[in-house]
Amino acid sequence: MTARVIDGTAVARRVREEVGRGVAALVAAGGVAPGLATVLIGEDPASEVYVRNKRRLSVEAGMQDLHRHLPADADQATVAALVDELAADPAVSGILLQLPLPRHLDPDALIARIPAAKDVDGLTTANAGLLAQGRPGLRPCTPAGVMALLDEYEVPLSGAEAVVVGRSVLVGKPMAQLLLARNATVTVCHSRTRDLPEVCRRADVLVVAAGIPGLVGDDAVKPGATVIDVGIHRGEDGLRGDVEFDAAAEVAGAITPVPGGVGPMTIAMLLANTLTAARVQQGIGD
Ligand SMILES: Nc1nc(=O)c2c([nH]1)NC[C@@H]1CN(c3ccc(C(=O)N[C@@H](CCC(=O)O)C(=O)O)cc3)C=[N+]21
Repeated sequence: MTARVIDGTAVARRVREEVGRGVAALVAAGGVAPGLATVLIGEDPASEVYVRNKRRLSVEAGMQDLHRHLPADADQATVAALVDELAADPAVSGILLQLPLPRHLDPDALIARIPAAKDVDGLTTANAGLLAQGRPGLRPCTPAGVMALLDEYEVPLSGAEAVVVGRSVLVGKPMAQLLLARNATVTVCHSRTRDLPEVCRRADVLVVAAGIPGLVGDDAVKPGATVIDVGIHRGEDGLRGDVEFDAAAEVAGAITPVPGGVGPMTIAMLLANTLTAARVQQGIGD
């Protein structure tokens, strides 16, 4: 292997430690420890693991764990009432509605009830609009985590060719906007893109968030490129991403592994957003 392996686990730990110091400083300045309300509906095993990790790491950073759980058959009005209760509760700095929701629930209508100031996932229309306009706001955690990794590894962005594979509201679209804000030349690819490997080979920075295991192979990587794999898939032989890691690592200059790449950064940025939200709500520091 020739590529440098980007250590998301280590960077995430440093970010969480910094958040922990920020929490302590907020409390020392007369503020209240940030409260994170993770909301889990039902018993999806993967979601349970993610939520458990978010809760554990928020407590480690000195935050209050204000987790709420509703049964899988909770109806739209019940979940809406819970979101409204958390929205009104001053102890709640951030609300994270774990996705995906059971199929009978409408996620957009529920996300719309989260006040922008408590939207630590950066998913509300207000925060998406602020990002699109290049104004300050809470940013979606996964793309924010990718930007933190690129900065930590000093990957040049200004004038660079960046290709984003995937156009989801959660990752692809905000990812493209964050790269654009840093003056990259951004191309967004998706399922209808003609000759995907050819477009990807233009990239100095290739971010793959398509949700298709092994979609991107070495034929899609320019020699020396930085490859960021946002995919996460549970197979018989463990976790894998959207990128054929072994093959791509022979061509790339730097690459994120799965696990240990973007995933831990998502949680670290959630904690950073929760601290930011608490500071703004309490009017203490920045
Ligand atoms: N409202 C909402 N916000 C989210 O941010 C959100 C969500 N819903 N639903 C599901 C996805 C997925 N997600 C991950 C978080 C951490 C890891 C993570 O820590 N991954 C570890 C491995 C963990 C493991 O072993 O499963 C790693 O890649 O090294 C992965 C994925 C957040 N999501």
